[in-house]
Amino acid sequence: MTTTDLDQIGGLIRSARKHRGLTQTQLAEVLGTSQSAVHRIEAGNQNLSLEMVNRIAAALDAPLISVGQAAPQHLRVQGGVKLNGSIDVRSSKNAAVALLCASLLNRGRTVIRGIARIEEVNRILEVLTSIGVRATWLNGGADLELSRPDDLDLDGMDVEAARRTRSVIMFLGPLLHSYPDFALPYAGGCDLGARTIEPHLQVLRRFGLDVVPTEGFYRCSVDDSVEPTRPITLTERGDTVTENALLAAALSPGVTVIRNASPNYMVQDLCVFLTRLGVEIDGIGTTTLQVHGVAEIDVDVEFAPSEDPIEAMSLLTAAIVTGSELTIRRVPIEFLEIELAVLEEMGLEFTLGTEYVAANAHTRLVDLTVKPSVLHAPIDKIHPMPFPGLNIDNLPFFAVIAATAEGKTVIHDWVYENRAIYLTELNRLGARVQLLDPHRIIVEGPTRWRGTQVVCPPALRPAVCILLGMLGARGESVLRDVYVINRGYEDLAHRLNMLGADIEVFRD
Ligand SMILES: CC(=O)N[C@H]1[C@@H](OP(=O)(O)OP(=O)(O)OC[C@H]2O[C@@H](n3ccc(=O)[nH]c3=O)[C@H](O)[C@@H]2O)O[C@H](CO)[C@@H](O)[C@@H]1O
Ligand SMILES: C=C(OP(=O)(O)O)C(=O)O
Repeated sequence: MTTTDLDQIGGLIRSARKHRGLTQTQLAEVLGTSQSAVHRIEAGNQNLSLEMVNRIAAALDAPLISVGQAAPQHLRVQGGVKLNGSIDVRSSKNAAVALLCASLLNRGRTVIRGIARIEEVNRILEVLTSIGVRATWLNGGADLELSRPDDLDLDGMDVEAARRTRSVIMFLGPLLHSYPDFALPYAGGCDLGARTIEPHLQVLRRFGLDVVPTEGFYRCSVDDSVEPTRPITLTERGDTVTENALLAAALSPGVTVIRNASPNYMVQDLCVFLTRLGVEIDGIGTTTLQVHGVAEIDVDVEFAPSEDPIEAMSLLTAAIVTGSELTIRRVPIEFLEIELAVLEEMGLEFTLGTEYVAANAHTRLVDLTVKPSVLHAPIDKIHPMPFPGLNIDNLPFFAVIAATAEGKTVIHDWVYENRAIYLTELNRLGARVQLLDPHRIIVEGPTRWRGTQVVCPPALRPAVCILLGMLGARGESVLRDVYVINRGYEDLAHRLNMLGADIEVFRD
């Protein structure tokens, strides 16, 4: 094993041990070794046999490495159990993927502190390392160091990994400054129906990028004499399209004005990161961004992306569906205000602590305590809007919440073609969700949740909603093939178990 492998495995062992709530000494006892040996293993300073890795994996009940394709992971939930205590919100998937792509702009060393350890990050990392980026886990796997070579090996790209994530389209912005011709595989990700990349191409055309879709690949060519000469107005206020525009503008000397920009959380994180790279940006958090591009970025930078509002919403829903009092710490409140206002109207009782600042020195955080409450359906339909509106990724959780509330709630997802449809799977757990059309559901509550077996739908948030329904259902449920959940949540089952849930992770 290489030093990097040892370092990575050490990091995985450390985080799995912490998630089990074990000290190094306790783990050492189970393994029949010393605390100092566990310390060396976690620091990546100890050679490990496969036999030892397997023993540690068994002791921690965590698959640490897998050879070949790992068998699908499933969850067995004993539901109807109240949760209690407090839990920290982890950093977001969506900022993580933007920052990973943004690291390509930097010739210096990029350290991303506290990056979410999720499958989506793993896929982008596989793509980055396949093209020559050096990635090293630091501090027991908590932080990630990236450094790119001068020349990327684009032909060596791990196409299979690239196709499993949509975020790879954010390579376009960084790459167009270095390569006159390149190819990128078609973007994948959750199956939420057709998701256009046309707005990305409209923006990047202004930087000289021409894209021809061919069999499975976007063939890209760049005319480097083309720079935006007037403000760029996005036709959609999308998150990743705004990020692609920022990534292209960062290395485009002069001022690029982006109008109808998304001011959403991941975009704000990316903006703050770019300013740390020396790219001045006016208007962060607004819909007009002015980017003062630079000719070259060569900075050793450290950055900690902020906490995930969607994870905060998921945990809040876990408290509601189990009727529990739960404190959710480190909630990025700017991105949950409308959700909380709607929930307050539905009768949710909660308290908010004093605000403090996230490690990115920008995002406002609070600790939120959710109290057991009797909820009723809201009078008006619930629908998402680009930020500052109710977040589209938080909308599915309202189906679970509406199912616990008295009365009928209309939920209107105008954004995605398929996502509302998957929410009808909640009916298998006893909910009454009726599909009015592909974009609208009506949910009638309250629900007597009952345990059952469900295969995860191919969409992250609906899959988590089903898991949350299972937490509320008395008896045993099984959720099969949870890759899609692991795509966006770090060790969710074990973290819920720390709050008193009873979820077993297993493979066939
Ligand atoms: C990695 C990442 O950050 N992913 C997020 C990002 O994806 P991403 O930015 O890729 O989202 P898309 O560009 O696919 O937009 C989502 C859908 O909304 C539509 N649309 C969007 C904006 C708009 O003003 N009008 C409009 O119609 C798009 O056509 C598309 O159908 O934003 C989505 C919408 O917030 C979130 O669900 C994703 O979690
Ligand atoms: C739709 C989502 O993400 P992605 O853009 O990664 O598919 C999501 O996070 O729910």
